[in-house]
Amino acid sequence: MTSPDRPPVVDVVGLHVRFGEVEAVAGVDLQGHAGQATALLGRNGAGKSTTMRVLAGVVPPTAGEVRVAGLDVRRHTLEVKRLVGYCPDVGGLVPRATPWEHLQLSARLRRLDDWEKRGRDLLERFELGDVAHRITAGFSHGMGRRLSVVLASLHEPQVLLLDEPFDGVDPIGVEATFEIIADARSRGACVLISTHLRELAIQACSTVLVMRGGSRVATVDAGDMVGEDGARAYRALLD
Ligand SMILES: Nc1ncnc2c1ncn2[C@@H]1O[C@H](COP(=O)(O)OP(=O)(O)OP(=O)(O)O)[C@@H](O)[C@H]1O
Repeated sequence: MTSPDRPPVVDVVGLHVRFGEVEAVAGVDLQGHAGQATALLGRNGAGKSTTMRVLAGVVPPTAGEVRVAGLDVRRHTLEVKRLVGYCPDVGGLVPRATPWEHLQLSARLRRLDDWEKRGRDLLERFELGDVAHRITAGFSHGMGRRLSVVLASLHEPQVLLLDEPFDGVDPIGVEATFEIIADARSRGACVLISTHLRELAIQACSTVLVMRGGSRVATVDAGDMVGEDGARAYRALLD
């Protein structure tokens, strides 16, 4: 359901992000369309998470134009935060709150009615139903990742941003995440996934954007990254 004729849902032109002396993102262009999933790949420190944080309205761009669903992230930061579904690479969970309380908070922030059935279904899909009322402080890393994906997708966002969603997640959680991505694409959402797991990225995505040193070094079809040839092609882009 990719619609290249329509304006991109995510439109990033010349993005720079600087933290003091560090230029985390150094001129990235990126377009994401409705129904399309794009993987961000690259070595540690390449700028993937920073790019995702800008799209989520969490980190302001230092320079460049960033539009999410037509909204300028600088001017409409709060609207962008409400609109996107964002699974951060780390953090984001309140240790003393239960999964159900996290869902309640997310629903309240977005003024959702009628979210409870979907919330329960999502927890069941990610096998978190039994711990729905247990505080997250004692959760394993993978349980926290799965809950973060549930929270990102509760409101069926137009833009779904998943940063390392598969990290430490078991096969059932990976399958559930694939389903979330497929559902999002079929209802016309734009999905971006940052990961180190190339094989999973190419199963879930149609396009791969490879970053190095804060810049985009290539945008390729996911099919070109498959198998040993794909691994070699990817490896060649990293140095
Ligand atoms: N808040 C911050 N303050 C200072 N430097 C930062 C901050 N956030 C990111 N950086 C730096 O920006 C660069 C890009 O980091 P980023 O987390 O975006 O990379 P990444 O590609 O997601 O890496 P990884 O794969 O390890 O998660 C790194 O050099 C990092 O140290």
